[in-house]
Amino acid sequence: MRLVVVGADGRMGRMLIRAVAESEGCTLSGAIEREGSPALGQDAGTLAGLQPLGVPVTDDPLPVFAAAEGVLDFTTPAATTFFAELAAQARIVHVVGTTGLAEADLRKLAAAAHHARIVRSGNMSLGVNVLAGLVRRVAAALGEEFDIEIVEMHHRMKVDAPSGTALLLGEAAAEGRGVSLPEVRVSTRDGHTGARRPGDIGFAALRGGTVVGDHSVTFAGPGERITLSHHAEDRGIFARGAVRAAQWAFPQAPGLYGMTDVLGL
Ligand SMILES: NC(=O)C1=CN([C@@H]2O[C@H](COP(=O)(O)OP(=O)(O)OC[C@H]3O[C@@H](n4cnc5c(N)ncnc54)[C@H](OP(=O)(O)O)[C@@H]3O)[C@@H](O)[C@H]2O)C=CC1
Ligand SMILES: O=C(O)C1=N[C@H](C(=O)O)C[C@H](O)C1
Repeated sequence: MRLVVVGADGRMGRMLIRAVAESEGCTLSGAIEREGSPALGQDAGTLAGLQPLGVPVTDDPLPVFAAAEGVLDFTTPAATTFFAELAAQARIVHVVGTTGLAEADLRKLAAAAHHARIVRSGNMSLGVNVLAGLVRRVAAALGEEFDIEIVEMHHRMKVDAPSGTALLLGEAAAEGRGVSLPEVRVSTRDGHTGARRPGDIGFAALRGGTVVGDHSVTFAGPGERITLSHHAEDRGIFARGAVRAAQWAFPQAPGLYGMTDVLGL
């Protein structure tokens, strides 16, 4: 499968280039960065710490998308909605790892999915998607006397909060409880907040250092507590998940899919 990496010089972009180069049946057919990026013109392999791959980084996605079968996109919400339109026009697979998307961005992706095969997930790792299934089951089993709190920690450069993974886990908990997350979500607490409202799902975000991604979901009940956790140690888990998602989506019909579809969970 011929794959393009957009945001090629990012933390995930470089990891994705390596994952494509190491995946059987895949070749890197293009690498895109934003206009003015110092990575423009460099070889994508060299950028990712590999031998040269003969793929120069460019800021012109049109010819690159036209020659590709899929695009791996871990960039920014503005870039992702732009690339979604181009991927739909080129009728290629679009794997979206970008987090922090607003409702309006999600509507644009849903529109693009009329023509494109899009796989979007706040976390492309096997471990987190298995964890989400466990969270759903525990939330369904325990009921409202167990308060749900989700804590995440990421590196100091992360720009969105709560993380996409925390929201994915919150959605799983809400689904298990049969409620809608926006109605019970509490993402900020400061000052005299009053007592916790029964049924709320709380989020706390820590930022610092080089943490790849830590998440825990605590169910705090009367006299006992359960905590389910995931610790990402290497961004390769997300990149390999993204390549797997592209390969899975290739023979599918246009639509918007998630990692649970890809992994058959
Ligand atoms: N779903 C998942 O499994 C995971 C999701 N993520 C998410 O992926 C996203 C990226 O994370 P990360 O790699 O750490 O961030 P980085 O900031 O390191 O990488 C983003 C890259 O995209 C580039 N970029 C921005 N705008 C454009 C554009 N218009 N065209 C081409 N390239 C562009 C940036 O360039 P420049 O810096 O020069 O602006 C940068 O190189 C985040 O939303 C993060 O939360 C991360 C890990 C796993
Ligand atoms: O920005 C990151 O680094 C990560 N972002 C994703 C998220 O928002 O959950 C996935 C992972 O935790 C790393």
